[in-house]
Amino acid sequence: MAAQVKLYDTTLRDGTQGEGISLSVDDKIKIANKLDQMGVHYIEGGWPGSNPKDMNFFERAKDLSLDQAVITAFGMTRRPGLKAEEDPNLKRILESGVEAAALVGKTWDFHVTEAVQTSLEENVNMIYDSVRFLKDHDLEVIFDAEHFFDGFKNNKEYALKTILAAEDAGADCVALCDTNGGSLPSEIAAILTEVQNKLTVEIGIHCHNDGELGVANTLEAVNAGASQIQGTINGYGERCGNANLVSVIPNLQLKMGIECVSDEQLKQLTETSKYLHELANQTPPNGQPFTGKSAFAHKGGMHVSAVLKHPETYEHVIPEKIGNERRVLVSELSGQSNLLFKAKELGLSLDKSNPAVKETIEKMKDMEHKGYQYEAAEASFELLIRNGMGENHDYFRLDHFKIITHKEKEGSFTTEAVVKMIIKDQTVMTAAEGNGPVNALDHALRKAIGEFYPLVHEMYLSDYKVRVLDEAEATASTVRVLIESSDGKETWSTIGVSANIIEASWHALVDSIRYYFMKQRSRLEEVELFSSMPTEGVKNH
Ligand SMILES: CC(=O)SCCNC(=O)CCNC(=O)[C@H](O)C(C)(C)COP(=O)(O)OP(=O)(O)OC[C@H]1O[C@@H](n2cnc3c(N)ncnc32)[C@H](O)[C@@H]1OP(=O)(O)O
Ligand SMILES: CC(=O)C(=O)O
Repeated sequence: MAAQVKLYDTTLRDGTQGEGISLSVDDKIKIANKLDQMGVHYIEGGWPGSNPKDMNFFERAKDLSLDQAVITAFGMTRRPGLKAEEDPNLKRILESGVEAAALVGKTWDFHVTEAVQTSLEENVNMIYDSVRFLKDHDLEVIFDAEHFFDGFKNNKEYALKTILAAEDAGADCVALCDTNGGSLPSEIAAILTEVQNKLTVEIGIHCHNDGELGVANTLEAVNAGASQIQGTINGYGERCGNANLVSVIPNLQLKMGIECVSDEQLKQLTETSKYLHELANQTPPNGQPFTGKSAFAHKGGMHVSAVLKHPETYEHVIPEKIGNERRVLVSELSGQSNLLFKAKELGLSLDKSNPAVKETIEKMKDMEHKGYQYEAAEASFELLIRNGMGENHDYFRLDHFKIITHKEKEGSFTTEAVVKMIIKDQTVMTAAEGNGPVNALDHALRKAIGEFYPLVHEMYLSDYKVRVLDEAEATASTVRVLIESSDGKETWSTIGVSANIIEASWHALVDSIRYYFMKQRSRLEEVELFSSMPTEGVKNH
């Protein structure tokens, strides 16, 4: 097993070969800085011979002041029949001003004759000449042995000849690539072990993820002696992506005892992963190992009960070590432990002996049976616990509402809502128009409440989602409405369920306002002391 490894990140090159991933030069510069802070040793910035954007990146990268990372340019061996010094791709690498370059070359005889359509001998010369050319210009050279594992399986003698040519030409590292990502860990280990006996230079590994084995194959290669680890953040890359460094790094460090970044840098892993998802405009998968939102989210009651006693009962590593956090979800699969954890998180003093615990769990399970999903609506759940504990957050009550939608022939829709509420023992009636029934209802409700509690105007709806729960019922089906609200500083989620989409929305809206008022209750109390009460009777607006 390699005692020490170097991390070689190719997010900015192979990562951008992933479908849907495109990074601006500004993004690439930001990411390079982030990778350096994370402790990556090499940052492959792109392919200077490919496009002006990558060339521009290398121009701007000259002004980066990185702690340790070496900016590396990518390219391929010279074209058949050309001299290395005449090859435009190789010339671009020199022009990029980098100190290190990765050169990809063919090692699978099938690719030489069928893809590049040249002779086996010329390909070996292409490798030798290209590596030599860059070495003569004092660059550190990594030879990316493309399709090495497939080549080795097809024609071992030839595959070895190609990497020996790279070594003879002075390559500093030969990175064996599982380009098609189809190898098994056992094959990687066996082939790498054999290659180790033939090469004296450093061996690297570059695995793709087509068999979902990118990470496993990389770790197996390290076990067999590879010390330069190529991969990408979040596993972005061609087809199914590359070995995900976000998983490789903690596995190396926390499981295999190979320190590749400092403990402090390891703690930046979750943030780095999210940062990359953000810049690459990707939705972070909740289930992403190590750094995903759900990586340490416990749902089953049995799990939560044990985790509260000893987290390692259901956690393979300590989440804080990689900057992630433990979460407990509440759902119909919860036991009392989930509720107690949540209560503690919310600063509520509740223990198992309190009958509210059992009652709230039963109520919650009953509601989930009706279609509620509290793990996605933590604000509604907090109100449920607090109500269970006897707190009263009924700042307002509904008497009734009416909604009228009007459409004339080809004209546009208009919608009006009328709401009658009881607030502080007063009856108030308001009407409002809106862009659809839920919007009109929201406006009318706020108008009524705002008269008594102006702070309702500080909050707004930031997201609204509807999910049909029983599609078979078609238009009569039950729907679940999830609302996200915000006051510009915090966001919170609430839920409503009904066969009527307006009623479901109403419940979610009301919970959202109640939750905000509950959070702002000290301010509400202050206002109550100093404000004059509205007059008796029904107020119309
Ligand atoms: C395994 C990997 O991921 S390697 C990285 C792959 N990444 C990319 O391809 C992204 C960047 N690529 C590009 O911008 C372009 O493909 C370029 C600029 C490199 C080449 O563009 P073009 O000259 O138009 O060629 P095109 O892309 O159509 O085909 C690739 C050519 O490179 C040749 N080639 C492929 N590998 C090698 C190699 N290792 N050494 C020399 N030539 C090679 C092919 O035979 C083909 O030549 P041909 O046109 O004579 O058949
Ligand atoms: C070099 C490279 O990206 C590969 O062989 O997959």
